[in-house]
Amino acid sequence: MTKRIGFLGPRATFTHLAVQSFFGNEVEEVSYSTIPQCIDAVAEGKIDFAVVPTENALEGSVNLTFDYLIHEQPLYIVGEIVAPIEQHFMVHPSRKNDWEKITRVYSHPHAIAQCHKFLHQNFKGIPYDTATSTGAAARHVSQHPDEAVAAIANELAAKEYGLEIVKENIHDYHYNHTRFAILHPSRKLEYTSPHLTPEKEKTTLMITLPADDQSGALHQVLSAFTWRKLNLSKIESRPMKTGLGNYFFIIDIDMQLDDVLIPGAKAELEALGCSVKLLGSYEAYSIKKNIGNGV
Ligand SMILES: O=C(O)C(=O)C[C@]1(C(=O)O)C=C[C@@H](O)C=C1
Repeated sequence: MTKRIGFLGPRATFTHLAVQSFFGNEVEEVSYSTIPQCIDAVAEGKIDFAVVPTENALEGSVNLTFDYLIHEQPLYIVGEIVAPIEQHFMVHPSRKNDWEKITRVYSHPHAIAQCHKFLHQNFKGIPYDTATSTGAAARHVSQHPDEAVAAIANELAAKEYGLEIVKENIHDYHYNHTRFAILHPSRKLEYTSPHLTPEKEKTTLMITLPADDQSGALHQVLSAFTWRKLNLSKIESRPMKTGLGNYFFIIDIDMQLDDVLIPGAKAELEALGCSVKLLGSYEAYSIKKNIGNGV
């Protein structure tokens, strides 16, 4: 049966392009206008997998994704896609000759943040308005030809919504990549990408330190991984939303969940009073060519 894949839409967002690169044409694409709507849909069984952004190399984590997964809708990460990101500045075709006179810029907050230097140098003082995605920003600009507005989005969004790219590659740093998570209520991704081959294996854990704030607790957590030679590729703290100073940690380990080392580290941490939750053990894929200019 054709798989239904939900993503942060509308069409031609970077998330949509990650879906097309990973799943190809043999799936049904279902677009959602927010990350929580997309996550709810897979939790409720309306779609088979949800694909949402989790982290950008220039801007850091997409907090909404982790917060919603941790606090509202527990699901597993069953796969990861890393994609290069190129941001372009686009306007309605009727404004292509006086695009420097635009008075407002729309985009996803991450995309705006990735292009701060460009915006500061070229459009100092004008408002930057956030949209739910780069695709939504491009669609807004195409639907409001009477407004002097521009969008920051990818090349496919310019094609999809009939906009003119007037400045290419406006992201501030050359290395601009975003990580996307494939989410599902059960632990395994029963799907093989027709286009991509896995690059590495990863396990993501959520760790909460003991309530009685012991000195050196984080050091003890890290040493449970170190002496087992478990390589951590990410450690990040997020507020538990239960009080100031209460944080949990999200840790990425560079290997699949095994029978010995990761369960051993988990048992050691639990003996120290930590709580340890598996967020997923999965294969990580990487898209080599720039997405956003057709896949
Ligand atoms: O707005 C989009 O196109 C998205 O897919 C979201 C998103 C993000 O959340 O970071 C994804 C990739 C880019 O970094 C910019 C925006």
